[in-house]
Amino acid sequence: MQAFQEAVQAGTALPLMEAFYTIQGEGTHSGVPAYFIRLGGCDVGCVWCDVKESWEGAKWPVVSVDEIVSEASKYPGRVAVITGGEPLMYELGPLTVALKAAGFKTHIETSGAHPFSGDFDWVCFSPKKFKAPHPSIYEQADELKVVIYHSSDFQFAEKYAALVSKKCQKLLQPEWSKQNIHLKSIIEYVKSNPVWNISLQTHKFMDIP
Ligand SMILES: C[S@@+](CC[C@H](N)C(=O)[O-])C[C@H]1O[C@@H](n2cnc3c(N)ncnc32)[C@H](O)[C@@H]1O
Ligand SMILES: Nc1nc2[nH]cc(C(=O)O)c2c(=O)[nH]1
Ligand code: SF4
Ligand SMILES: [Mg+2]
Repeated sequence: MQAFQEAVQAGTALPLMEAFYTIQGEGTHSGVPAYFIRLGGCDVGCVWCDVKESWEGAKWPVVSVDEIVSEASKYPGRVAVITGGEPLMYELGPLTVALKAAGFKTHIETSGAHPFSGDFDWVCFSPKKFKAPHPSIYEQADELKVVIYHSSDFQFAEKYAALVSKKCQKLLQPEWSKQNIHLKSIIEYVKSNPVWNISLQTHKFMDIP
C-alpha cells in the first residue's frame, strides 16, 4: 500500500480508470485518432460532468507508467490524450516523458484546478465554476474550451480568454444535455465574436467512446 502511494506521488504509477483508442471528438484536434488515458479522481464536482464515475480516485487500479505506455504502443496512432477525472491531481512528468520517448505527441484535457505538471504538446484548458483554476495553467493553455450550460457562461468564458495567451485557441462547447437550448446562442455569439470557435462533442454523435 505504502509503495503504491509513493509511486503515485512520484507519478511512476497512476490510478487508471480506462484507456482506449478512439477519435478525438472535441476541440482543435477533433477527428484525430488518439489513445485516451483516463486517470481516476476528481475534486471539481461539475454538476453536468459526463464521467462522474471517475471522481473517486481510490476506486481505480494503480497502473505503472511502463504498463500504460506499453498498452498505448499497441495501436498505430501516436497522439495520447491524458484525461480523467482531473489528471492534474497527479504528477504527470514520468507519464508524459515515457509517452514522448515512445514517439507520442502528448495532449491533456484539464480543468486546470491543480498545479501544472508534465511535458505536453497540447494543453486543452476547460475552466470550471465549481473550483477555480490554479494560475500555473494560463501560460500552458493552447486551447481554452468553455462548456456552455447557462447563459452566464459566455461572460465566464471571456474572463478566462483575458487570462490565457493571445495564441490560445478559444472554443465554446455546448453542455451535452443543454445543446438544444444553447446551440443557437452559441452560433450567434461566435458569428459576432469570431475569436471564438465552436467545439461539439462529435464522438457522441458518432456513438464511439
Ligand atoms: C470529462 S472532462 C475530463 C478532463 C478535466 N477534468 C476537464 O474537465 O477538463 C473532459 C472534457 O469534457 C468536458 N465535458 C464534461 N462533461 C461535459 C458535458 N456534459 N457536456 C459537454 N462537455 C463536457 C469537460 O469540460 C472537458 O473539456
Ligand atoms: N472521443 C472522445 N473524445 C474526447 N475528447 C475529450 C474527451 C474526454 O473525456 O476528455 C473525450 C472522450 O471521452 N472521447
Ligand atoms: S473537472 Fe472534468 S472530470 Fe471533474 S467534474 Fe468537471 S468535467 Fe468532470
Ligand atoms: Mg469525454
